[in-house]
Amino acid sequence: MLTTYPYQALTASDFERLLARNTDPSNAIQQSVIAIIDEVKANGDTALRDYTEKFDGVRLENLTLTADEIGALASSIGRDQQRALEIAFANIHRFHETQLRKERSVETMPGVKCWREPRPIEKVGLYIPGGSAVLPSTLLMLGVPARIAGCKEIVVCSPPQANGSINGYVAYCLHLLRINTVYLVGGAQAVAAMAYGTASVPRVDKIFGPGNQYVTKAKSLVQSLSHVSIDMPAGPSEVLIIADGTANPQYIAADLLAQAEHGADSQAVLVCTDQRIIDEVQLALDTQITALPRKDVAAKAIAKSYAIQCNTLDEAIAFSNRYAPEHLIIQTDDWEPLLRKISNAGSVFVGHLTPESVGDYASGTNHTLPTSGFARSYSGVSVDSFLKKITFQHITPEGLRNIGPTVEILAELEGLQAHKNAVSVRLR
Ligand SMILES: NC(=O)c1ccc[n+]([C@@H]2O[C@H](COP(=O)([O-])OP(=O)(O)OC[C@H]3O[C@@H](n4cnc5c(N)ncnc54)[C@H](O)[C@@H]3O)[C@@H](O)[C@H]2O)c1
Ligand SMILES: N[C@H](CO)Cc1c[nH]c[nH+]1
Ligand SMILES: [Zn+2]
Repeated sequence: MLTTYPYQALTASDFERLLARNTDPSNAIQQSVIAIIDEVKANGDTALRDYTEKFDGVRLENLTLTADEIGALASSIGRDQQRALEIAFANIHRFHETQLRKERSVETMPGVKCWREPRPIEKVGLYIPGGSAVLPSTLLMLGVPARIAGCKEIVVCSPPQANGSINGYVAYCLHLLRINTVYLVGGAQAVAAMAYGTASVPRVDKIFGPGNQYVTKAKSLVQSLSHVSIDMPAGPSEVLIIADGTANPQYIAADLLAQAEHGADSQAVLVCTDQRIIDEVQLALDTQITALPRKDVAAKAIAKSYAIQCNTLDEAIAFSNRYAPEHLIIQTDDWEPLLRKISNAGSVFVGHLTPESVGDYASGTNHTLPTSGFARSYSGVSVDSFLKKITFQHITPEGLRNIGPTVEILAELEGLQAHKNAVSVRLR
């Protein structure tokens, strides 16, 4: 059951409470993640084996799978599943390859030429969640743009299943991506291993991928403690649905539950201008949830979720922009005029026939997206996430005559004589 709040009656403290998610107020998650990072730094593979036994319930001697083992697992899956993964791979590839655009060089003054060239990040680490559900789709979402960018070394970490291996679907995605090793490590320990390196797991330059609160906290900590960078905070899934009287309550309930089933810490928010629709969504949720294998998880997430009743769609957009959802779904007949008003969202799904699950798997857009309000400042994963853009410049004699005197004055006003001299010696 979603608690309903009238938008007009929301106070500043209501906003603060409703906009917050996964805050770790007692710092319990941070404390345990710091301990895990320290342990992995100190004891490497031994710590990885111990944590894998503790959290994933399996004692591993070898933390990797060989190319032959991956190949055997990949060929064990059904043809329909292979084809579905191939279609997802192709669509993600098609959408992402358009992001590799060459920029033009600019002559900012005659003889002063500037340009930018992309270079792949050499060593990247991809975290593929596998705690409550194994997500082969995430491997495609990270591996495809990494391949398009041209990253030389792609390290994949994912928690092992109870049998000490990965599932065949993840193996098939590794095969599609031409990646022939996987490290059987999950959680904060996997993030620490990729940040610092162990005997088995190579250290990388940038860590990508979603995960639970432990994984997300570990990513932000290693970013500040080591030389590794991260894609973004991509934590527990969330969705915000904007709807009016034209929406179908069954579709709304299905979309709310699709994100709720990810985990008890997911959030699913409905912002609607029509109280009748909210009431019908509540009934649809009650019916649909009973048929879900993961109904217990979904029920916990729904219990922490809510509905906002607005008078206008402008109010709904205003709330959504403050919430900055990972996923925004707009279920209204007349959605087009609303698009330009959206300022904060990870990925947007418009119209009645656009479930968020299409973006999770196969439409082509990336499903690794900022959560917990970070859509205010971060974009989802793209080919750009795997590239650095290096700037270049070249000055001709004419260019030096044009720009030199300006630089001399600016260097002088900052009191940096050597900067000025570097120009002056060339102008003499
Ligand atoms: N934002 C996005 O783009 C996006 C995309 C896909 C999935 N997700 C989210 O990713 C998350 C996946 O979570 P998950 O748990 O299923 O898998 P996960 O792989 O992120 O986490 C599993 C690991 O968590 C660690 N762990 C579990 N309990 C722990 C504890 N008490 N202390 C320390 N470590 C512990 C274990 O090492 C375990 O291997 C979900 O919340 C899902 O919503 C987000
Ligand atoms: N909804 C998740 C992103 O928050 C992505 C995902 C993977 N599989 C299913 N869904
Ligand atoms: Zn999902």
